[in-house]
Amino acid sequence: MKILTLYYSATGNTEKIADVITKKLRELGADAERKDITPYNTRQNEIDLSPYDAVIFGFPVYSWRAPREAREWLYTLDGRNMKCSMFFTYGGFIIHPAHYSTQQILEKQGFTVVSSAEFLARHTFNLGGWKAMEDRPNGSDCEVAEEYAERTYRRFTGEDNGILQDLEKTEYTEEFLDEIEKFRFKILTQLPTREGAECSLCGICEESCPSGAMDAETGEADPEKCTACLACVSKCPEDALKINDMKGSWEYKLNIENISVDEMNKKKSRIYL
Ligand SMILES: Cc1cc2nc3c(=O)[nH]c(=O)nc-3n(C[C@H](O)[C@H](O)[C@H](O)COP(=O)(O)O)c2cc1C
Repeated sequence: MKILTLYYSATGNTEKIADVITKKLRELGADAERKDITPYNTRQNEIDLSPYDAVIFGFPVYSWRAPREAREWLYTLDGRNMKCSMFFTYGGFIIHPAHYSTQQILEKQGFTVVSSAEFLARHTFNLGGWKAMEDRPNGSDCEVAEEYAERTYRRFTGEDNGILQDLEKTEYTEEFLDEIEKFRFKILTQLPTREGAECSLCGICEESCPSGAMDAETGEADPEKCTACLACVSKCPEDALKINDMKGSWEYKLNIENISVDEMNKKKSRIYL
């Protein structure tokens, strides 16, 4: 059975889980491949899914959903009744709308979604001073990823005939979630900057930018396109790009999400079948 894992990962967490899943699928006897669809250019040409029997999609959660560019790209795919699964990495806050909203898109595109999973992972904004899920994904998260790969594989092969059922339906509309996305960007993050830093103009920031926002020459991101995924900040080999200091918004974020650090740390990665 040929399985393709397509993943989007600006700072490496989702990629780490995609690696564990791919390795496990191969151990189970699948012909498993993975493809990184994070850089802007990888999503400009249509991806031919016809050689594959099933697909797994892996995304980080951005403002309660899959990243905007990833959602837009999903709408370009033709599912042809193919079986698929999805998984998410997230920094410990609200997650359930991500599963629900992505399932809706995948079904609309003609996929049959057989399972889903969520994995705790270091929050991207720790790069700006937050303290969410610093050491995740850890060994137990990776064990859940292996179990997810195994159970999903059984659904792909038909040994288990089930499809995804135990998802919580979100009460949030897509319009409301669009507002959350804009709100987050206005209050928490500014644009990455390399002001005052040495830079050899290697171009990695521009190549790795998922939204085509970054200009390596000027070191500036287009405010209309930048989603503050921080791929440029985390991939810069010279540590020349920085995000604004976000330490001040950490307590504020815990307050608006009505959660304590202890409660966050107790969360576990989980599988939905
Ligand atoms: C713009 C943005 C928005 C985010 N929104 C959320 C969120 O709503 N809830 C959450 O728990 N984590 C959120 N995160 C954290 C990421 O989901 C988490 O760090 C993820 O593992 C990053 O994956 P990656 O390393 O593969 O890019 C957000 C990160 C970014 C950059």
